Amino acid sequence: MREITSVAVLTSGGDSPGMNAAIRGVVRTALSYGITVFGIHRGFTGLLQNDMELLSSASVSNIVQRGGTFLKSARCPEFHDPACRKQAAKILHTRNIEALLVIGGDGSLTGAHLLEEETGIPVIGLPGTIDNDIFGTEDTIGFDTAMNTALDAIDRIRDTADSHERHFLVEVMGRNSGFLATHVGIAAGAEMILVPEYSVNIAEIALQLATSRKAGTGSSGIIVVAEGNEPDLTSKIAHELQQHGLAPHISILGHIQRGGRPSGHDRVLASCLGAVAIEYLLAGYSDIMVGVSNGEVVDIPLDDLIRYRKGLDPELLKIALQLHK
Ligand SMILES: Nc1ncnc2c1ncn2[C@@H]1O[C@H](COP(=O)(O)OP(=O)(O)OP(=O)(O)O)[C@@H](O)[C@H]1O
Ligand SMILES: O=P(O)(O)OC[C@H]1O[C@](O)(CO)[C@@H](O)[C@@H]1O
Ligand SMILES: [Mg+2]
Repeated sequence: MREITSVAVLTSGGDSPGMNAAIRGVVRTALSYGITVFGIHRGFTGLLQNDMELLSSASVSNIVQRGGTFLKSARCPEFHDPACRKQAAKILHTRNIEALLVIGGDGSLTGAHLLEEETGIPVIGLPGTIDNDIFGTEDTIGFDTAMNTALDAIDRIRDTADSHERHFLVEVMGRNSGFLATHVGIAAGAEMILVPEYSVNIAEIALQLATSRKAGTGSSGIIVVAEGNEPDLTSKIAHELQQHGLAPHISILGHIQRGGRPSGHDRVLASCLGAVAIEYLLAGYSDIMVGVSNGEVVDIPLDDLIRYRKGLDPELLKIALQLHK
């Protein structure tokens, strides 16, 4: 068993529901082994500013049910610079912090890996993102909640779309990945799902929608669109559909998908991964992420996570499109 007396934890990248439960899992497990825990504010930004607090068991009371992250989160462009990562390691050494736990998305875990690789500070990652786009884990903290938040909104949109016989383009989050859009689309019974991983022919989509409208089988419909990387993508799609005689309304769900009380699923996932992260650290592991594969907790080398991209299952999209017919 590895001897560790002091660790730090931070949340980074976009916040996700369940991050608080993960911090709680880390803190309470570490304290049970007599390990001191520092909570770093605002992700890598706070680390570079030496901005942290000592956490007690009481510090994480009454947070398991809260969305967001009480440690705050940030995107920190400076952390791309190796000199800044060296500075971060110096700050951790000065405080006698022997390991760092990073809760965040693929970007945050890339930063964590580079920190260990370049400075030798042991790091353990926890997958915290609503995007569910991290290689090696089938689930991420916050994905389930975000999916259900989006679904709640789409079910409401469906009622009014149906009453007024309208088509709606509903934009969900996912700049580079369509996991959220695909799952939300299936669960909402969407007529179409558009994701960044696959390009589509808008003329074909318009024809399909117009044909089913004429046939009396689709006077209204929901098209789920992942936001993608292109500015105003959904407006552009709406404009193209207009050229083909449709008049879709747009609803952009935006940041409501990132907030709110974590679902029971996300609370359990986050609590378990928080606890397991400390267990793995004490067992001598580092430069890994704790994740889930086939329903079991697994460790994934951070190197693999950076090297490989998690692919969207084309079968899932196929099923989605078959089911709405
Ligand atoms: N290649 C990298 N090298 C060093 N640090 C990185 C790298 N990529 C990301 N980071 C650090 O992680 C932070 C968060 O990354 P990013 O904005 O990609 O979000 P994320 O962790 O993937 O979460 P999400 O996608 O859910 O918002 C960045 O602002 C930066 O500080
Ligand atoms: O709130 P920000 O920084 O604009 O980030 C938005 C991005 O973050 C995510 O919500 C993931 O955290 C993506 O789905 C989205 O593209
Ligand atoms: Mg990311």
